[in-house]
Amino acid sequence: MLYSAVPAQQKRADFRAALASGKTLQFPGAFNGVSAKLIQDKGFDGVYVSGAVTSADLGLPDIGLTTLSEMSLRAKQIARLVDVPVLADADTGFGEMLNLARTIQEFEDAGVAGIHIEDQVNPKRCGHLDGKAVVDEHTATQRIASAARARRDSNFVIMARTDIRAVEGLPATLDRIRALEDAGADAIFPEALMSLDEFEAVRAATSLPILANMTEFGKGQLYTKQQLHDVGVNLVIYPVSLLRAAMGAAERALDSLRSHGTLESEVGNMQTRSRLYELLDYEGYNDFDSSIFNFKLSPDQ
Ligand SMILES: C[C@](O)(C(=O)O)[C@H](CC(=O)O)C(=O)O
Ligand SMILES: [Mg+2]
Repeated sequence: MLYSAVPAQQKRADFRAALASGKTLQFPGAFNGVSAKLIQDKGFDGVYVSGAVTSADLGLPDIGLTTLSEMSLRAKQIARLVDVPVLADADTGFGEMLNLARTIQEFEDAGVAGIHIEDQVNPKRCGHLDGKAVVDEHTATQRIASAARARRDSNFVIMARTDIRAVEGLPATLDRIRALEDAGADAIFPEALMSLDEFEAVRAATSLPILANMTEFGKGQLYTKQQLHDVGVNLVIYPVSLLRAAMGAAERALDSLRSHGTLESEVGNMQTRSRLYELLDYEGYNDFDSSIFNFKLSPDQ
């Protein structure tokens, strides 16, 4: 009922252990609370909270318009619902070094297991758009060092994302990753790599866990979990996938309603009332108040 009973400290310890396990973890991106519960219900290792999705949720493009308050609130709303670890997108850290320190503590208080901070210049943009620019190595490493210094729970994972591949190429990416590791990063998110060979090169350049971003309609190809495992990837995110799937279904349903004047033909594609109630655990609330779930749903509901 209500929220997860697993303390944030435990989820962080679990996340660390999972990253060190040699497994390839899969974290789909939740686009709201109940989708986070669905991800957990389906047995995934964790949940990702995406800046792109949170921006879209507000009807905004992913170009650095969302604020620390908006992102950390969304992260908290999701982290408290699930027992599995949550990784959140902290963009460029929402300001300069002191802001970044505050960002870390806000996300710690939100109960997430870790965040990633990128080396784009402000204002950042989606990593799969053209025209990105990155900060110099000194600024990039300072961001990570400030983040590591600000955390109060040593298990809180500070992942360094670098966007340098699309700007300066692979050799610069490998240099940047080594510098980010030296600055105290716990894990590396090499954004927009162009092939599995490039993941292998990153694997050879660092001993830290690495993340692969399997975002659709991006710069790179979509690889399977096994392919990514074989090149040494530790964690895969599918950041916007569920939002895209849900919005695709929503478009089809709206088109159908426009042409037929009813949603009758779409009902078979919809999540049922009983499945929604199951995910929201209506029944569990009866322990508190037995009048809440005192109705019966028929099998087709
Ligand atoms: C991972 C990402 O930072 C996000 O906000 O989800 C985006 C995803 C996307 O726009 O597809 C990114 O910059 O890759
Ligand atoms: Mg993002």
